[in-house]
Amino acid sequence: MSPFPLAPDQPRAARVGETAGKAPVSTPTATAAPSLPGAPSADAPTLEVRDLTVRYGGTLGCADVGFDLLPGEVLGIVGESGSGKSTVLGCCALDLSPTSGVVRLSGQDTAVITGARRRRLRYAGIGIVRQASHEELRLAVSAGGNIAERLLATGQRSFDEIRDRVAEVYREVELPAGRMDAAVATFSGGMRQRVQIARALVNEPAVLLLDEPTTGLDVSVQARILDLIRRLQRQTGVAMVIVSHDLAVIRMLADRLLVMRAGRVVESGVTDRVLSDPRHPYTQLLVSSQLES
Ligand SMILES: Nc1ncnc2c1ncn2[C@@H]1O[C@H](COP(=O)(O)OP(=O)(O)OP(=O)(O)O)[C@@H](O)[C@H]1O
Repeated sequence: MSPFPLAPDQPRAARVGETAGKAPVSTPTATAAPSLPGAPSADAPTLEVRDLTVRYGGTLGCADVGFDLLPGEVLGIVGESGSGKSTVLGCCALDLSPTSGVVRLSGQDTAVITGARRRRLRYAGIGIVRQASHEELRLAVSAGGNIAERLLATGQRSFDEIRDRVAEVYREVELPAGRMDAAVATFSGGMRQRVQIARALVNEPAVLLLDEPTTGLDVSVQARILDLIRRLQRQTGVAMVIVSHDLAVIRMLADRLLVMRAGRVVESGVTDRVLSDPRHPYTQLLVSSQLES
């Protein structure tokens, strides 16, 4: 029995974007030996993306995207609307299957993992925070229930352990203690993002994917959520990919950066370098337009 009221349908699937890390500009190791599931070596990439191409019928989603995300790194992905950020994140989240290319999570080629193992990998290995909280949370279900759902999805059954773990992450995201059993529908936008963050981290995933996590929030709420994400990332050491159109968000969180345009990566590198000395004309335009606004 669940310690929280859960709706009868299955846990929601997630959608995400792409990565950037703090290491030097990516030096992919396409032949890196795969790690054992759940036991990657300390310096093996948490996430490896190689030659990723997605076509939606005749429309190109992304083309030839590649990067490594090392343990503890934070990769940012920026680009105009339609540049392919969400498509890349969707492949990392196992929501989308690439037309060609490879996505490896903790050394495992995600294309060959199917059925129950794939669902388990998605819930145990990947945490997701989306801009639209209703895409990840069930609003009629309590905050605690939404968080507990991911523990149940990975086979945890002990009422006491689930309750304790949910209470722990709930505290970590600084939500009011008395609201854990309240429906998420009664929560503000900022509180819903905190529930999403708690839900995403409850299984201690290898990678946290964030798709515009603060877009649409008030500036002060946005700042507090970004502080929380930064603190939790440092505290847990989770590798992270964040998609944002806001270069200030990327500058604050990302060690490395990919700049995408029309489905392709046009520039990548350490965030400070890319933003202070952009080399591609499109990056220069992006940086100068945000400086002016
Ligand atoms: N389900 C789909 N069916 C057809 N085309 C799609 C689909 N999803 C995305 N596309 C197309 O793929 C390209 C990349 O879209 P994507 O959503 O990945 O870009 P994005 O950079 O995330 O944009 P945004 O910032 O607006 O979310 C666009 O041309 C888009 O129209």
